[in-house]
Amino acid sequence: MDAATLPIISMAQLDSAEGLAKLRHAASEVGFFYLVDHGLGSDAQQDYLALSQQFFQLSAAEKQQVDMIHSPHFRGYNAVGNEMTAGRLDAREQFDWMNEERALAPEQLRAPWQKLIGPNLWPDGMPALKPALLTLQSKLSDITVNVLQKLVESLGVDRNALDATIGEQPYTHAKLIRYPAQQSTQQGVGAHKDPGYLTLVMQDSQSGLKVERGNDWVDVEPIPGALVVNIGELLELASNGFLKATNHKVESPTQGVERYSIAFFMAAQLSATVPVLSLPPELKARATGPSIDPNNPLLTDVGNNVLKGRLRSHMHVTRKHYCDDPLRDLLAKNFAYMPTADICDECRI
Ligand SMILES: NC(=[NH2+])NCCC[C@H](N)C(=O)O
Ligand SMILES: O=C(O)CCC(=O)C(=O)O
Ligand SMILES: [Fe+2]
Repeated sequence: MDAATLPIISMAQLDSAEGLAKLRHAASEVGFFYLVDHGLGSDAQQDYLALSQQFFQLSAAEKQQVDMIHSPHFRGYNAVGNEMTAGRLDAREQFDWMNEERALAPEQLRAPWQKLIGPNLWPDGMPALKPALLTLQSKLSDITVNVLQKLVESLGVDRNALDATIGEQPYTHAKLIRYPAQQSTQQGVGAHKDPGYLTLVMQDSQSGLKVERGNDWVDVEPIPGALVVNIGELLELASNGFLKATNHKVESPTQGVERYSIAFFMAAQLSATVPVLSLPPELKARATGPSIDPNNPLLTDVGNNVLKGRLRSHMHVTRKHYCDDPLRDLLAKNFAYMPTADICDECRI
């Protein structure tokens, strides 16, 4: 399948019934589409990708200063070898940032997911990074909230039906990502679903992103200026399975080529519980429930669904900052599928 066969949705056409029908089709049949006319121009995207390249060119010491191991909030830099997906190591380095917040004091913590709240780490060696990325985060957040509302409207539901779960500020998480060239095809990032409501991906000109359709993996070829949008687990839950969070993965580039992308994940507030939308009867009949995967339970409590992804991805951070009784209880209750014996040798979590 080539690029033209993944749907292309124009933000400018979402005021019409045809536009909304096209959006609903893309989101329910494919779960992945290109978004154009979204307001973040190609030049601006090139500038952000260039900034990302500049970050990855910092010295190892400058990147270590913001290494994620220092952050109980899963923010900062991970060198290649510090992320797992589907139980295997990914070949990518990345810089993660989320909402800029203050951490709760230890005595205020009521649940392990509250440790996700906290400040980002910013590199001293590149002062321009923080303001640029916080601006990008706010622009992408506006685009994503807009798409979410249009998507909800396209399901025949009040477009504001999920607004209360988002609150003043949605929970947002973003990554600068670099996939270095490998000798042969490797797992850049393994097959997975994204835990939030919606994801936007900005890609450079290298292919590598693939989406599962039936028994095939379809290439999400870069289209200049287009953002890739995909459905996350919280929308699968909210639509009772009418929308599917589609599995996707990235294959590493080979032969001296590298690939850069920026991924932006938007979820509801971590304290929210995702409701099931009241779909009109014709859609309700096609909503046969969210997928059931014992290796990846979908949780309506947003904090735990987001935390699930973080704990399994960056086990060195989990071991250092989460190895305690509250986590042990949570693992036993919700995350029984995790390879828990691997997390901590000392306390046998
Ligand atoms: N925040 C993300 N969406 N990360 C996607 C990568 C997959 C991640 N390593 C996982 O196991 O879930
Ligand atoms: O790098 C990409 O194109 C996609 C990355 C991705 O799927 C993720 O980080 O969740
Ligand atoms: Fe993803």
